[in-house]
Amino acid sequence: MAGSGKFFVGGNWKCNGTKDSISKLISDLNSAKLESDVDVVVAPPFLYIDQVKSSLTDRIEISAQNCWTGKGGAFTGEISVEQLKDLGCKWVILGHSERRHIIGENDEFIGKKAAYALSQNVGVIACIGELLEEREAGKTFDVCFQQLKSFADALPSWDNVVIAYEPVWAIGTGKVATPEQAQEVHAAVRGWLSENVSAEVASKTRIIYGGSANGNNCSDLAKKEDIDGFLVGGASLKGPEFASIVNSVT
Ligand SMILES: O=C(COP(=O)(O)O)NO
Repeated sequence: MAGSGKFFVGGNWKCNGTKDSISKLISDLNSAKLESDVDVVVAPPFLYIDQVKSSLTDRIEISAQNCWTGKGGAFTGEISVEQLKDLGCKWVILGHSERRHIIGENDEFIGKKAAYALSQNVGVIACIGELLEEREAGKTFDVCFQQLKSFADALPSWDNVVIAYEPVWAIGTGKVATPEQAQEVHAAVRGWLSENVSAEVASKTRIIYGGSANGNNCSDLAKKEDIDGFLVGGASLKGPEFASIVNSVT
């Protein structure tokens, strides 16, 4: 289980890729030189996890982009944590804003998934973040703290949990948060953990940034004290750029 590195960078491929494009991406990732103190994870679409796992370097772990809330069975269309483990997944992204605001998942449903994944020793990349109108209304902390609380209420432990702060208004828009904007929320998240969970959890939990992170802006973001890595969307589909983001965090 990844979790020993001080930093964490994930590549969220979302609903992108074909067998051929993924084969090229894997080849680029396999030839990349990656800093040792960074835990690196990629999250392919479900259909390509086996292809990726069977040909990607062991230096990079595999995450799912979603999972069912419990054991498998009569749940048409769902994919269980056990099945993801069977394919070598060590992580799962949960609470992503696209599943909250497009698919309609709520805090309780996301929390159930997170609790079950952790109970099966699969790490959770727990996503939080506000909408533009929530930020403009001064509600960024309220929204993020509520999402954090719903994870905290559900989780059996904070071991193997990475928090991804992804302001929704920055995802896929090219409008990356400034380092100061991101640091402000990351510090508030760490403060919330310290006050509501424990000082130890606040200190050891990696808090990573997502939302139009790329090879040009990652270094300035990574310099901030409470930014421990990235959850990268579009730029993770380009192997060399994703590698440069990984190497920017140390
Ligand atoms: O959703 C994201 C970020 O996507 P982009 O980097 O494309 O903004 N990460 O999970």
